[in-house]
This record gives sequence, structure tokens and C-alpha cells, in this order.
Amino acid sequence: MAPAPSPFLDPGTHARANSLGILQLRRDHLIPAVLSPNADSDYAEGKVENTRFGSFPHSTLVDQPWGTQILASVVDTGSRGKSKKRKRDTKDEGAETPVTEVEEVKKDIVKAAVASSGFAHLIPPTPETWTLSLPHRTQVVYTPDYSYILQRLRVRPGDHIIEAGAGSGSFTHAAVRAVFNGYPGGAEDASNGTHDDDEESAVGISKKRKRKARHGGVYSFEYHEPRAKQLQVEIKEHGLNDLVTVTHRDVYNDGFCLADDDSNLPDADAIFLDLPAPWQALKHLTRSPPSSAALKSVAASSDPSTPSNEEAPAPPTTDSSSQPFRSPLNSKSAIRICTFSPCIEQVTKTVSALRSLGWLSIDMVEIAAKRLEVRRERVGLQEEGVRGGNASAATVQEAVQRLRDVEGERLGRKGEGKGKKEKEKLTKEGLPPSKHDRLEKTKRDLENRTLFKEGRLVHRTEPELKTHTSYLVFAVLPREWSKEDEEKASKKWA
Ligand SMILES: C[S@@+](CC[C@H](N)C(=O)[O-])C[C@H]1O[C@@H](n2cnc3c(N)ncnc32)[C@H](O)[C@@H]1O
Repeated sequence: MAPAPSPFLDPGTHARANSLGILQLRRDHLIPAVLSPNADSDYAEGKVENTRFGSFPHSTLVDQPWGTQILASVVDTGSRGKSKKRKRDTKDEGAETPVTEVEEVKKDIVKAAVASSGFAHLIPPTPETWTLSLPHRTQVVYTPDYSYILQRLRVRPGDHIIEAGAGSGSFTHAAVRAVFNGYPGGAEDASNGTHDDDEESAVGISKKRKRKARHGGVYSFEYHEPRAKQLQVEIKEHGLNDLVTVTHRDVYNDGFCLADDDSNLPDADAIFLDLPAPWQALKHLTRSPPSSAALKSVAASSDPSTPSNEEAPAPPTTDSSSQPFRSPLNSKSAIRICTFSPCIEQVTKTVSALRSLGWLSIDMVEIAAKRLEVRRERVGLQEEGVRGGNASAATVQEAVQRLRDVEGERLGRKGEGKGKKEKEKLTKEGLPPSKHDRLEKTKRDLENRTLFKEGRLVHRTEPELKTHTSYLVFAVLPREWSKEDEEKASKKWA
């Protein structure tokens, strides 16, 4: 049976058990949870998400349509810890194979009752919501940056992308969605599907060609072992393990090829480096072994204190096991790279190294994303008691009328000290409407109002936004030009 599709790529219409769902408490307050109502839990109601707006047992989330408003539940916190009566490790009793035996006292999940504490919305996971809710293990790449990066890298379905370091996996999820064009071993593979594909020819002409579908893939590298392991767990939980290969590796020393033979090369079309020293990884991202002159120049530019006559690092013509040079790049297409660095000194070193290694069209971009709050501003006395309205006087007439009403209310309330003239006026015009009357009138008027298009349309930038995340350096490594390419071009363009 084919594995269930990843909720990031095909969430379906409803939340599924054992699949990721996101509880949205507020716009920027999201709680991710793999929905497992029957998982072992201390609560009588099964597994529960406890939030500031109340408790949400997973049993109330599974099978709900995405977007549903879920009411919080009354959770029996008193039952916590009573589910397991005895935990006995038979190792203590001298058993040969240690087996941990857990005796369950209760088996049935108690149906949760609705609480008055609040609600949350159940939404499907996307790279954007995952970025906002993922457990941070490092600084992460945010949506405004990765959306720009992926379009500048021209990443499209079927591409292979190298990513280092993978960190918390924020970029990884966006990258896998961008390259996704089916699961390896899926229906398309079974029917040996071919498709028209644009192949960039060596002479720069895009030609249509029938070829077997190439599945998109992300090759992620992370030096910090616990982070790499945690990312592997998450990628599996999210149903993405057929599409993402997470490798624990120091890419500065060991490069990007996965095996000692040609069986599992990344064959990358695009590269994203979010590393403290991206220039140190560039020597492994070439089509052929870099010359020692290029390596010397990379070493000198990355450390200006290195005298130019100092011995250059050994070119990666062989790896530690004396294997021949293998390139992790797709030999059939131009390669696009992006490096993400927080300071300009790192940018300078990266640009010098890129130049030495033959990269072209090098440029740098800084994203200064701003979020605009767009809303309608409704001002006027008719807004009293209306949600989202500003009940101040909008005109001089309204202000004068309001003053008259306040004065009238005061006189009407006191009843005493009223002059003859004032008494006459009050009896003639009647008492001004009380607050209760005004609110009742507003309620009646609301039925005929179209709030969504009333008022002035205004927009503001949200003040708390960071304006600088990092500098993005982009470059292109053209296809290698072979003798055959030259011959083909001369024939075609003679
Ligand atoms: C800022 S984090 C990356 C965040 C990631 N792009 C994301 O969106 O979640 C940088 C990562 O690079 C990793 N790193 C540093 N040096 C490395 C190396 N030589 N090889 C592989 N990873 C490395 C660090 O361990 C760290 O997790």
C-alpha cells in the first residue's frame, strides 16, 4: 500500500490521525501537533494539547475538516498519572531480554466535554505555518526570505536542491514543496511515465524532449548531530522522508556526495548555503576538480592574513578514501546558488571565492520585508458598541449633538436647579436617549449596514518587524562547454 501523502503536499479535506495538524490560537500563535488520539497519555481524554485558551484533546481534532473552529474541552486533570498502575522492568528480575511491561488500568478514551475557556482553529500544515510554529533549534530562514530565494534559484518541480546547514528545517519544508512532483515509486513511476521537459541545451536553447520523470529531492546537510537527528524524525513524521535526505556531515571537509560511488549523487540544480562560512564549502560545489590556483585564491580571500605564497588546501580531487572526484551538481543544467550571511564581511569572502571558482552573475540582495496591516477605519457616533469601530464624533455637528445630549442627560438626571427656560426646553424636546437606547438603536441599524465596505481604507506597516535578517548572495555556474557542444553549435550556427 502506498504511504499516506504528506499533509504539507496534500492535506486532503480533513485532519487525519497520525498526521500533522496546526492549532491556530492567534494569527502568529500556532501549535503544531501530530494528531494521535489513541497514543499513550496521562489524561483520561487521551493525548491533549494544553494552551492558554484551554485544552484540546486530539480526539476532538481528528477527522475534523480543516479550518474548523474547535471548542476547548474540560480535561480531567485529576486522572493524570493514574493511567499507569505499574511500570516494571523485568531486567531487575534477571530476565535475559529486558522487557519493560506497562500495565494499563484504563483503555478507553473518555469523551471530552466542551469547556467555556475558548477555541482555536484547526489548520493544515504549510511551510509558512511550520516556520511560525516549529521548535526552534537555531535561527531560521523566514518566509519572506525563502520565498524570494526559491524563485531566484528558479527551483521548480522535479529539481534537486542541496541545503546546508539544515538547522531547524524551516527552509527544508519550503524547498521540498517547491521541488515536489510526485513520490518515488508512486503511480507515475508505476506507469513508467514520461513527460515533456525543458532541457537547457549547452547552446542556451531550451528544447522540448521526452524523458522519464525525475523526482524532485532535497539533500540537507547538518553538522550538529542532535539537530540532524531531530530533523530526520520530523521529516519522517511529516511524510517527507522519500523526498528529503538528511545527512549529518561537516560539509566544509566532507562535501556533498552521499556515497563512495555514483549511486546516490545529489545531482543538484540549486544550492542554498546557510552556514557560518559558506566560502569554505564552495570548493566541493564544482563540476571538475578546482585548480590549485583557484583554491589558493579562495584561501587567500577567505583569510586575508594568509600570505599568497602559502600552501593552498589540497584540491578535492580525491576524498578521504582516495575516490576519484565526483561532482554533486547536475551536469545538464546551469546551477544557481544562494548563500545567506548576516554580515557584509562574510559576503565579501563568499563573493571572492565564487569568482575564483568560476561562478557568474554574482549579486547581493537584502530583504527588508514589511507586513502591511490593511483595514477599514470607521469613525462616528453610530459606531458606539460596534466591534472594530471608533465611537468618537466624526464631524463638528456630531460633536455638538453629543455635548447637547450629555448636558440634557445631566439636567434630566438631576431634575433640580433647572431654570424655567431649560425645563420648558426639556419637556418640548423630550429627554435625550439613554446609553441603553442608543445601543439598542445601533443594533437595529446594524442589520441594514454593510460594515465590510464602510469607512476609510487605511494601511499601516507593523512596527515590530525586523528589517534585516541576512544578506543573500546569488550566482550562477554555467554548464560546462565540451568539445561536442562546440561542434554541435558550429554545425547549427555555421
Ligand atoms: C542558521 S542555522 C540554519 C537554519 C536553517 N536554514 C533553517 O531554516 O532552519 C545554521 C546551521 O548550520 C550548521 N552548520 C554549521 N557549520 C556546518 C558545517 N560545516 N556543515 C554542516 N552544517 C553546518 C549549524 O549547525 C546550524 O544548524
